[in-house]
Amino acid sequence: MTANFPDDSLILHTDAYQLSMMQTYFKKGIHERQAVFELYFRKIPFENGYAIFAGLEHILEFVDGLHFSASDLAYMRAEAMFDDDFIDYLENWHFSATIRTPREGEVVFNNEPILQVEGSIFDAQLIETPLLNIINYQTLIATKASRIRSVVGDQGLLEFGTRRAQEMDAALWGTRAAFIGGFNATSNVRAGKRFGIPISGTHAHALVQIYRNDYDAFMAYAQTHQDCVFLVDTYDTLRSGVPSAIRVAQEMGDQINFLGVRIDSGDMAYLSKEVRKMLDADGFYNAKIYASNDLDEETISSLKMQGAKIDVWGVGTKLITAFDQPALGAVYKVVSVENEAGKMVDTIKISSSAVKISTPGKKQVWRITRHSNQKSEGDYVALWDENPQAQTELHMFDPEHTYLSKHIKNFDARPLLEEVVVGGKVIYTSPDVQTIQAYSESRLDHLWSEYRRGLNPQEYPVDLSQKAWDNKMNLIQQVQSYVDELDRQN
Ligand SMILES: Nc1ncnc2c1ncn2[C@@H]1O[C@H](COP(=O)(O)OP(=O)(O)OP(=O)(O)O)[C@@H](O)[C@H]1O
Ligand SMILES: O=P(O)(O)OC[C@H]1O[C@H](OP(=O)(O)OP(=O)(O)O)[C@H](O)[C@@H]1O
Ligand SMILES: O=C(O)c1cccnc1
Repeated sequence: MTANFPDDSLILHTDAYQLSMMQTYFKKGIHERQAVFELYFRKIPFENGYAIFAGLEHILEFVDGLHFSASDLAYMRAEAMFDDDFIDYLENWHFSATIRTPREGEVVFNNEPILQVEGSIFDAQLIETPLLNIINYQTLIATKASRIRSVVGDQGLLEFGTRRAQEMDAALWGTRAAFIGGFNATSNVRAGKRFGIPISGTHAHALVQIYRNDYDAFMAYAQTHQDCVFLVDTYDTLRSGVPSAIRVAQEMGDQINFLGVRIDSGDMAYLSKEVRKMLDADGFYNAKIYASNDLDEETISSLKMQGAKIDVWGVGTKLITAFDQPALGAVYKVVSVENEAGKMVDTIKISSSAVKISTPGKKQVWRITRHSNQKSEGDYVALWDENPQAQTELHMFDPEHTYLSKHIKNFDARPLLEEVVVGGKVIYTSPDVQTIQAYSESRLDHLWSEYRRGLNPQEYPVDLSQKAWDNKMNLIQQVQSYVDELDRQN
C-alpha cells in the first residue's frame, strides 16, 4: 500500500547514501565545513555541437523552503540506517548554501561547470541528487528541442509528448524545457496554466471513429469550435479525409477558421503534396498542413528534402523521451573543501580515463566573444580569483591537446555562473518562458554555424586557464606521489 503524508516534502528525494554521508559528517563534527561542488556533463548529447541549459526554475522551486517535515523525520527514525542524534539535528536544520548557474536557456558545453554549490559539505551533499535529476532531464530535452527547431526553421512546432513521457512530472517539466529549446506551443494544458506556454491542439482519431465517418465528425467539431484543424487520415486521407474537410470548410464558410488538416500516418511526403494540391484547387491556399507521427529532427529534415508540403510539425515521443539518447550523464563533483585549519583546499578525483579526471578548484566559466563580430571564440574556465576581463590578451589552449592554442585580443569575457540562491535564500526570479526562449535564441546567434549544425558539428573550445590547468596538474602529481608512497610502504 502507498503511504500518503499531508506534510510530505521533496527533501527525501535523494539517494540514501547522501544522508548516510551526512550522518558521518555530523557525527564526526565536520558537517559545517565549507565546500564547493560543481555540476557538469562530459559529452554533449545527440552528438550536437552545444546544449541548452534548462532546469533552473525547478531547482529554485525545490530549494525554496527546503526542510525536513515531521513525517520525513518520523520515517527516518523508523529506518535502522539513521541515528537519533542525527535526526534531532535535522529537525532544526535550514538550507544555507549558495548556488550559481547560467541563466536558463543559456548555450552551454561539456566539461564546464553549469551549476556550482558553495556551502557546508552537509548542504551541498544533500541536494546533489535532485540537482542532477532536474538538470539531467531538462537540459537534455531543451537540447533535443533545439535540434528539432534547427531543422524546422521558422515553421510551427508543437509539443505533443505528454502521453508518451516518462510519467507526469517529466511531461510537465519536459514541455517547459521543449519550449525553452524553441517549440511554439504544447498540447499539455497544465503546462499552459503553470508556465504560460501557449496551448494548441487538433483532435484525435477517436472523434472520427465515434461519428463513424469523417464528414460528420468534422462538421460536429466545426459546429462547436471556431478554430478547426481536421485529422484526415482515419480512413483514407485522399479519398475521404481531405474531401470531407474541404466540404465542411466550404459549408461552414466564415463561421469557422479553417486552419488546416493534420496527417498522422502514411507517406507524409507524398500525401502532403497531394493534400496541398487538393486544398489549393478549392482555394484554401492559407489552410496549413500539420504532420505528426514519430517525428524528430531526422524525419523532419528528410521530409523537407523530399519537398513535403508540411507547414506545422507535431512532435511527441522522440522529443519528450529523448529517444535517441535517454541520459545527459551530468555529474556533480566536489572541487574544493575546507581543511582542519579552516583553509579551502582544492580536491581532485583521479581516473584512468582522462575525461573522468575532475578539474579541481572553484571556477568561473567565461564566454569569450570577439569585439569585431560578437561571435563566441570559446569558453575559458578559470579559477575564481582570475579575471579575464582585466586582461588585454588571452591565451586559450585545449586542456588535453595543449599544442592547440590561440592568443585573443579585443575580446569580451562574460561570466556565465551567477548567484541564484545566496545563503539558502532564492534571490533570482525566473523571467517568463517567452523571455527565456528569446534569450536562448539570442545566445545561439553568437555561435558560428560550424558549432550549430546538427550533423558532425565542429567541437567548440572549452579551455582551462593556465592557472586552472597548472592547479589540475599539480594535484594529479600530488595524488600520484601519495599513491606511489603507499605502494612503496606495502
Ligand atoms: N516520406 C517519408 N520519408 C521519411 N519518413 C517518413 C515519410 N513518411 C512517413 N515517415 C515516417 O516514417 C515512420 C514510419 O511510419 P509508420 O510505420 O508508423 O507508418 P504509418 O503509416 O504511420 O503507420 P501507423 O498507422 O502504424 O502509424 C514515421 O516516423 C513517419 O514519421
Ligand atoms: O507520434 P508522436 O511524435 O509521439 O506524437 C504524438 C502522437 O500522439 C497521437 O497519436 P495516438 O495514437 O496516441 O492518438 P490518436 O488516437 O489521436 O492517433 C498523435 O496522433 C501523434 O501521432
Ligand atoms: O492536438 C493534437 O493534435 C495532439 C495532441 C497530443 C498528441 N497528439 C496530437
